[in-house]
Amino acid sequence: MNFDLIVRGGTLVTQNGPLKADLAVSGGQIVEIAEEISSDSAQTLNASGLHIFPGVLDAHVHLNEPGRTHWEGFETGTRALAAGGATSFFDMPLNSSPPVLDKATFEAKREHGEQNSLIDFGLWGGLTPQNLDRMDELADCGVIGFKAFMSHSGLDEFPAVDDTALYEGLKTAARLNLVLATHAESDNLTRHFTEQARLGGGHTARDYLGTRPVVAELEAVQRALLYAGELGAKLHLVHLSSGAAVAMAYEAKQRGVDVSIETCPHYLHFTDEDVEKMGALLKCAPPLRSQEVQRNLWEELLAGHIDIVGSDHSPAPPDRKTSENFFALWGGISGAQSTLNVLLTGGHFGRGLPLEAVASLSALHPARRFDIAQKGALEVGLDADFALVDLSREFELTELYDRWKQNPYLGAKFKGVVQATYSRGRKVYEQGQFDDSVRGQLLRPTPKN
Ligand SMILES: NC(=O)N[C@H]1NC(=O)NC1=O
Ligand SMILES: [Zn+2]
Repeated sequence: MNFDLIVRGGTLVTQNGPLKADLAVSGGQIVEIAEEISSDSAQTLNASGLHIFPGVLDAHVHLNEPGRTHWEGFETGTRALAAGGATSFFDMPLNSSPPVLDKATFEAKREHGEQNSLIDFGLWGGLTPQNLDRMDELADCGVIGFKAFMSHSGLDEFPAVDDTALYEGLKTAARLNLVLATHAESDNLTRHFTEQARLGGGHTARDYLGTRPVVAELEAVQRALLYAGELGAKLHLVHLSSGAAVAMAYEAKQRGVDVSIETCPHYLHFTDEDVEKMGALLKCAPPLRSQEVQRNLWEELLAGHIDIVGSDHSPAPPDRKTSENFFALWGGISGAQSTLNVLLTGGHFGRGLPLEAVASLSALHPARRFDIAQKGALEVGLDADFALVDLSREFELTELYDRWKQNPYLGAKFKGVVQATYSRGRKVYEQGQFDDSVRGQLLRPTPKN
């Protein structure tokens, strides 16, 4: 048989564990996996000593193009993703301007993605109290699902859903057989604590952390689970920051609620003490937590109760990250490049997380939850999306490819170097170099029912 490429002598990270095998690519797909594949004609890639991971599918990225490309756009954002081993991602409906709330704004962003994205991408549609009647239209466009905020989003043009909009949105999402993702923090509680802090002259990082306690997350998670259970809707809880919230959602899942659970690398890697030391770089919502809460979060992850780790990459220009008043800073962390690093270093090497779990959290689970049938694993018939990783090497992260230099992972020490990334059989990244002639394509969910 004629192949385009044979990856020879590496260790594949499969769902059944590491497998020493060759992998053959033809027409952008994986066409054979076997102990030894021979062909005189194919280009071969010597992967001996390397692990081959399924390309990361980052389900939670804010690239902000069009309209706020100077915050972060497809070109720079997808370079960072590819350098971190990602071969596809889902872009959030904000912080582009305008946000993706109907067909016209979906098509505008899709055009930008097709022109500027190095890797394949899906687009989330936004849900606010004002566009409930656009959900059918967005579903026809091919959105990955809908994203709603239960508390202030940071941008006035993307208002939070109240109880009725959340309920109606979940009802419509269920009819459309699409997932509704929620940023779950109580608007009432976070507003109340923020107002109290303001009246008391609060302006420090510690003051900010106090306005978004774990109970605000728990209250919103509980409400979203209740509605989703009642309506038989598919709920996706993005960026859960506490072990307690994960435990609450996992318990509901055991009872039959159709819920998927995401956390982010920053909740696993940094704590509230780091926020006090590093400041603006680590402002996010929900905020970073205490060591104890983080320990619980890792326990939930190691127990298999978390489905997905997504970066929630959400950068802003330096002027939005500079202020004496911590409350005035943009909330969002630059992490597109570091998901696999955190899972490998903190998870695999630090806590014994099996490599196949790393692959599930970063690739398989997002692909299956959002019905991207051609992605997520190293299997014959799927897209040839993979990252070559040297697990024996430790390094200090100094080269970052996202839009701005303000990145909390700068200088972090990790184990496991992403050497190269292949998207549909094409090399998009290798050791600091990108192939800018490659462009990604739009991914749409293809439900099986
Ligand atoms: N709008 C936006 O990017 N929000 C994200 N940033 C953050 O810290 N939490 C979010 O939900
Ligand atoms: Zn959020």
